[in-house]
Amino acid sequence: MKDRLVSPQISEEEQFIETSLRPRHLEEYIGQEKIKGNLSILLEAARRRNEPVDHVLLYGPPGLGKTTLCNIIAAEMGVSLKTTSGPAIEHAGDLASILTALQPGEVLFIDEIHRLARAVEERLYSAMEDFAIDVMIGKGPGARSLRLNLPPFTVVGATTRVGSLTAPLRDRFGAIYRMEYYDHESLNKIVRRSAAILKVPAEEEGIKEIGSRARGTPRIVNRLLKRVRDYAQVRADGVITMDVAKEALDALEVDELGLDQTDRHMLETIIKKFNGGPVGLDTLAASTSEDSETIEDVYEPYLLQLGFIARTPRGRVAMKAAYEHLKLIPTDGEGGPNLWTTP
Ligand SMILES: Nc1ncnc2c1ncn2[C@@H]1O[C@H](COP(=O)(O)OP(=O)(O)OP(=O)(O)O)[C@@H](O)[C@H]1O
Repeated sequence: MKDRLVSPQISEEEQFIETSLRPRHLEEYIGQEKIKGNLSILLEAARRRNEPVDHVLLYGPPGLGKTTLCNIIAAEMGVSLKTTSGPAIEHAGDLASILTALQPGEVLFIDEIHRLARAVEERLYSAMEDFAIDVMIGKGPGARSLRLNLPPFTVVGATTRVGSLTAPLRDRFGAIYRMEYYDHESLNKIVRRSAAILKVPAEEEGIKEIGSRARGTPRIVNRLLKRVRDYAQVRADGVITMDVAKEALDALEVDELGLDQTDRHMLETIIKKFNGGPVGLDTLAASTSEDSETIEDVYEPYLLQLGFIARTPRGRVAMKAAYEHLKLIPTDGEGGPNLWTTP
């Protein structure tokens, strides 16, 4: 999983590169036009009232730019940013120390906010709503609760699973934005921008080839660019042309829709082992040796978006488009084990 192009995990080296490629201001942020439009109004209104921005929840698959957008919110408001994540705040006391250390107007970014412990989440409600937190002083029968006022601040929450958020937590966010996969035009712009920053010579056709195989995801587009750059330097004269990009991406087994071996394996498993489905998530996970959470959060959203699979109450089903892409022909057999043939 770690080496996969879709992997949400990033190495230290990659983190360094990601930081250098990260847009700093809203106008540099490519795509997500609807969110940008709404967000710029939210920011402008807060600036005019001289108040912190309302709490913002960003949701969508990994690598679409949630962290980047959060950094931009802080930068546009001219305030600093503190970053944490749901699983990192283990106890209510941890939350209290984070919140009481916040400066007025500061942005607190909580990644994976759906993984907050229940007790922590409940404390967060009053902090977000009333800018106050109750802390327990002492232990045992003498323990008492003390209400601490907090300076106004902004929580930006990010999640891949908005459905796992409790309603009270969701309701505390004034703005909820759903991140969309990027279209080819936006991805091409990101490749062009990243190639310029990394000083990689790239021809327009080569840029488009990379953009079209990045499964709508900026993090993946940047990863592909780096891999193609290596290939161009070792196997060609360093320039990313269409041929170089094609050869490099073929060598990585990333197909023209951006699917890699694991995606294809998953689709083939549904089709060949389970007659096209429905197959339950856990069974699919066991049959492909993948983790079910990873399938659900990382691989599946793109396959759903392509219309390659569908979720039904009884499990995942492969759709006609998937058969066509894999060059398998669904047959209307008599319910036998092979409901597919190769042309
Ligand atoms: N709109 C954009 N324009 C240009 N580059 C972008 C954009 N969005 C993201 N990127 C690039 O993609 C990389 C990944 O983005 P980011 O870390 O913000 O994703 P994320 O959604 O927070 O991912 P995760 O949920 O896995 O933390 C960043 O380094 C940044 O360079």
